Amino acid sequence: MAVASNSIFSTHQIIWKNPRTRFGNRFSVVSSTWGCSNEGKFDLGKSRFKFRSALEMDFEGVENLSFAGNSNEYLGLDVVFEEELKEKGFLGLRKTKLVCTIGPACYSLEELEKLAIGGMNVARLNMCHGTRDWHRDVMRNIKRLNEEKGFCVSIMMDTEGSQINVVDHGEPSSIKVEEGSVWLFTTQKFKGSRPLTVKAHYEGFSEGIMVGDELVIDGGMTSFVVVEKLGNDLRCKCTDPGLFLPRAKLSSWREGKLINYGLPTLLEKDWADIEFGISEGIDLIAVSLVNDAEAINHLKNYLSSKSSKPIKVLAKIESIESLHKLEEIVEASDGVMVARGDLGVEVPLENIPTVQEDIAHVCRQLNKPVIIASQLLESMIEYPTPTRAEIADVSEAVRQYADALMLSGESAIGSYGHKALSVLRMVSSRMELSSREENRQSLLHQCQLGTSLPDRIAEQICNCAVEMANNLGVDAIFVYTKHGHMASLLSRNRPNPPIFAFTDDGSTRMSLNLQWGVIPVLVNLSDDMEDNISTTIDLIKAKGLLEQGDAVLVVSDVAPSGACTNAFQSIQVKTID
Ligand SMILES: Nc1ncnc2c1ncn2[C@@H]1O[C@H](COP(=O)(O)OP(=O)(O)OP(=O)(O)O)[C@@H](O)[C@H]1O
Ligand SMILES: CC(=O)C(=O)O
Repeated sequence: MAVASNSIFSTHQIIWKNPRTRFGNRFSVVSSTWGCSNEGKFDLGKSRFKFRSALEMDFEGVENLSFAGNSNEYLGLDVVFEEELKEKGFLGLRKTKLVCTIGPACYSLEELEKLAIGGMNVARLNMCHGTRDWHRDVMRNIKRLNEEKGFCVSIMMDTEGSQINVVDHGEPSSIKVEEGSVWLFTTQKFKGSRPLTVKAHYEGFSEGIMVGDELVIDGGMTSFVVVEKLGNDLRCKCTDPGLFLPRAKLSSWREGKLINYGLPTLLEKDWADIEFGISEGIDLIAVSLVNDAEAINHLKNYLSSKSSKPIKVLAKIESIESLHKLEEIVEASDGVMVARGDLGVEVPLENIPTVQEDIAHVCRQLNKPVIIASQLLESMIEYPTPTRAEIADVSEAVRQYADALMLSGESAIGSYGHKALSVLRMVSSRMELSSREENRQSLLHQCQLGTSLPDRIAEQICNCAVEMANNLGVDAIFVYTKHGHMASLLSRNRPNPPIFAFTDDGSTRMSLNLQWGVIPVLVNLSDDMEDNISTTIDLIKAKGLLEQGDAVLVVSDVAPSGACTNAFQSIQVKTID
């Protein structure tokens, strides 16, 4: 038995250990790729942004790791987490999760594997693009990699929605729009492009629009005034010259107020896509153009009757209307995506940072994971290094304790998707370290969530467990969970050590992939909690991840048979011998 001492609500033999000492110079891998010395000070003499070598250095051992365990001692631990833990130690482990949009640049098995090795936790498939056959192949390839290579990459489908605001001039690149030039916005379907003509994707795009209304492209790239209505089409004059990008987003305004179309969130095509997603075993659905909680509740009810496995539903916040109903939407959903691309079409750009912070705050208060999406490293679609401003933006999202960061075009169509992922990985690690040193999580104020006594007990146990874990400097937190609730309550407190969430439910494992600082691990759990604790400690120790003298804080809410559930919620501290 690996466990020597065992104390319930005690501080028995806990010794603070510095991972930089314990793991020697391995810990410095995080900072050395950024030109930092072991002490974390900037060494300006060294070259920065060595992304390729960082990728190779960090994960060169992944190929040699194996996933299989025997039936009695099964341990479903993601090989990438395992390698990262070996390299960087418990405290050095990246806590912020990474989402990659899959597109033409990265859909092959080989490219997907590179992204998985690079730290992709969730693959996003945007149903606006590609055919179902294309998406099926990608989904199956991801599942194959998970099964055969021991990765744990969740699959998130992003619904298309009405595409009400998408317009396209048909050229492959941007077009200049001159002041005073007159353009036709049309629903006619034709191949390629016509001079001064823009195709609207949504047939009813001009409904309710009147002469004199303003059309704004991509939140201000260029603007027009409607000068004539021609059936469904609009003739418009440019009032603010600029650029027209392919697949631009349009918003319509009257006297400074946004014109709302009031369309349903999920259309026929979305329901068919969702059906397809269920049949392919997706883990998460990100719902576009959510305007109220009703759409989320409706989908969740539908999924619970149609899908044999639980699928988590995330609301994309991308309209002014969704901001007005933010709390009810967050409450109804299993998580949120701050879809800054579309949000920036309706919300003035200077407001985006505070809106993002507010959404992240509400999500943490209500204990829902939040993804920060769009344009994080936009310049890397074309260039091999990010701009300084992009690094500052990513760092700010990490400082706000976002659960996950998302790549869009950077991975889907960019030439440097893997480097972009590597940048997210390194910036996250760097900023998390600095937040820990500042002890910023002490600034997090959590509201009480539960109303029932059992819920309040679970919440209090998790709050206290994290405080203990931080004060004692334990190496890891272990939690045993069926549906992931206790793991998410622990994550909400943003503890210093990583949270190993042991579950025997495959869907819980995949959904926990989005939660900050949680390493989901699939194991066989029994009714005997002491047995679960000692078995999992032995399994983690056998992987070489725990060693003599390490301390683990154990939180459990799995009841032994016959016991009242609450009677068995506990915090224990174990030291390893
Ligand atoms: N499956 C795909 N097939 C082809 N191109 C894709 C695919 N997925 C993404 N892309 C490309 O990558 C770019 C970025 O993708 P992303 O889905 O993030 O943005 P988007 O099209 O603006 O949609 P949304 O507004 O829903 O984010 C798209 O503009 C598109 O060109
Ligand atoms: C991701 C997305 O849909 C957006 O930013 O608009």
